[in-house]
Amino acid sequence: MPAVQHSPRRNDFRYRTAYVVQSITPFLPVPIFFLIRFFIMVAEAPTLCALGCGTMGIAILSGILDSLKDTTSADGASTPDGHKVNKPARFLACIRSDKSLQKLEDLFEGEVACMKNKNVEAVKQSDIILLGSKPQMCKEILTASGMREALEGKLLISILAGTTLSQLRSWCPESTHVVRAMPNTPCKIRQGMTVLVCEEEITSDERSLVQWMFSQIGRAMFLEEKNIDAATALCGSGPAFAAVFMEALADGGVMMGLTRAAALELAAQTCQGTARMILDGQHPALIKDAVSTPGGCTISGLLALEDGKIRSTVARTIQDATERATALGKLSSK
Ligand SMILES: NC(=O)C1=CN([C@@H]2O[C@H](COP(=O)(O)OP(=O)(O)OC[C@H]3O[C@@H](n4cnc5c(N)ncnc54)[C@H](OP(=O)(O)O)[C@@H]3O)[C@@H](O)[C@H]2O)C=CC1
Ligand SMILES: O=C(O)[C@@H]1CCC=N1
Repeated sequence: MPAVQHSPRRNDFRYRTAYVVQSITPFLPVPIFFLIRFFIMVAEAPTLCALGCGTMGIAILSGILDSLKDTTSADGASTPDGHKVNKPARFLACIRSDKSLQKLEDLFEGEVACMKNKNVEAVKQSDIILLGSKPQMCKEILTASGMREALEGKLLISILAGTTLSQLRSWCPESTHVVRAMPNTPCKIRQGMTVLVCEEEITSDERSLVQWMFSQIGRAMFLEEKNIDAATALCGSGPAFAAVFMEALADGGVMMGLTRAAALELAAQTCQGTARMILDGQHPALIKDAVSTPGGCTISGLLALEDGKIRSTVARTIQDATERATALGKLSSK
């Protein structure tokens, strides 16, 4: 069955043909039976459209395409808790400039159909819409002529900072189901972190599908909408904050005579290793204590960090970015 089970696209030619063929397959020779099963699988697989495909659209599509080619993953068609999903098999990307069109065509080499200024046409052809424009553009995109009809019965996944479910709902027909996702750029290398917020109307198939999509390209966590601006600051913006920290570590190494390349590798791998220990369940304070030999160099360095108010600076960074994420939602209604 298609992932978006209530989709009116089930009345499309593709679906009607698949239904007729499915009815006659039990009476056919075995090889033809399997050929037809394959045809049905392809016909029923949903189409995913990145409506606004810049930095994040590219990161998500690249990660998903890589995951579909990954033969090492245990079961590529299930969520981590074992729900089967109907994986997308066709991909579209919408942009509005020639420069971006050229960039996407060079990058995806035919794996994604790239469409310039054809948003309505692309949405009509799709089942899952990944909205990836700037928040300020989304009202214009969703309320464009013909878009309401094109969105009927589709699943809309918005990655926009600040733009709320109720704003998105007000620009979509009732039959469109809406999810907010807050991913980050490491999705491109399948090491992302995505927070998901679903409308109450979401079906369990749709929930499984979004969980599958973002689990293919990193970790996915469901939260309530009241938490998404903080998640935007922490995981959406987080790669920028982490990169600045690692760059500063490397600057220190360079100051003390390391080459830039060596210093950056030491900084990044040290942060990656520490992050993995924390994800494995170790408390950061215990990791810090274990490294700090009494009278040693670590505690000496830690005191210098505390002199620079590292903790309140970092925590206030998240507070500041969260407040800005909330403000971005107000811009999207203008
Ligand atoms: N960057 C990040 O790390 C993260 C960003 N986000 C959110 O993701 C969204 C996108 O961010 P990001 O990828 O950085 O932004 P980009 O500017 O890189 O991408 C936006 C894309 O939208 C396209 N676009 C703009 N207007 C239209 C239109 N009318 N029709 C079709 N396409 C259009 C642009 O096309 P063109 O280039 O042709 O103008 C561009 O490809 C934002 O809402 C942001 O809040 C969320 C998490 C992380
Ligand atoms: O800076 C921004 O607004 C977007 C949202 C999270 C990351 N980038």
